Amino acid sequence: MSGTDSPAIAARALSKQFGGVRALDDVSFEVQSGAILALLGANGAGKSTTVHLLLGLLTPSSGSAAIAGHDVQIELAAARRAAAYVPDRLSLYPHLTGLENLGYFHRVSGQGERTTAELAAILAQVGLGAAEARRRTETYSKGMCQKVGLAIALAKNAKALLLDEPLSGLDPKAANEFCAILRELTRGKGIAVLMATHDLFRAHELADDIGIMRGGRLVSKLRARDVAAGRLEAIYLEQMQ
Ligand SMILES: Nc1ncnc2c1ncn2[C@@H]1O[C@H](COP(=O)(O)OP(=O)(O)OP(=O)(O)O)[C@@H](O)[C@H]1O
Repeated sequence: MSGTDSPAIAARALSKQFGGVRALDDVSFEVQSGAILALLGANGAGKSTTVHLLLGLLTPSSGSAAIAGHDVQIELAAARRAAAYVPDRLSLYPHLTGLENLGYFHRVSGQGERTTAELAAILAQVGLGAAEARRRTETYSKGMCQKVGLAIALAKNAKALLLDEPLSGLDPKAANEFCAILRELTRGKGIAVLMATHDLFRAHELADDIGIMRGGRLVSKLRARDVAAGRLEAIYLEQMQ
């Protein structure tokens, strides 16, 4: 199934068993185009497993995952074309420039040709100007590498962006800048975002919806705007009891 009314990201009764470990247990959610869902939870709660199932890197034990209406098990290539992934630490080629890395990753994504000028314009959109784009990425900060990850998503016209701890290790200014770009990608370009994070403050500030996971289950779903500033931590800690 695919269609314009399908959610950009969907998990339906998704479960994953690793031997005796129930890493994910009957998790369901949807993220519509232009929306951001932040997944919170302690270490081992199942956030990365959720992301990996949505990317088709793992096979569900039961349930299904879909990107832009494409079931990840049935239409893996189409689902992957519509998705982009920014992990905690993006592996770029250190001896290549930001522009060359973007060119390389765009080519291997198989999503059509882009001129150097187009790629440079995409890097500028994520805050990497002409001089930075022409520097080798071995000289980049972590925040700059993460921006290249967003540029890769933009270049391929991703419908869904999956991020696993993208803010870890970023200083507050870099995290703030990264979140501002993410907001622009969602509101301005209609990309749906699923972000696994431990950063409650940014989750509340950035996301439309917040999911709290514990022991592989999605134990709470909240509308960020319904949660008063400063209350999220208390709600989170209650769920961890
Ligand atoms: N490949 C695997 N083999 C066996 N167990 C796994 C595997 N991957 C994850 N697990 C287990 O599944 C559970 C969920 O792990 P997951 O990495 O999804 O949690 P997480 O919420 O992303 O944690 P963190 O915040 O530390 O990244 C944990 O108990 C973990 O040990």
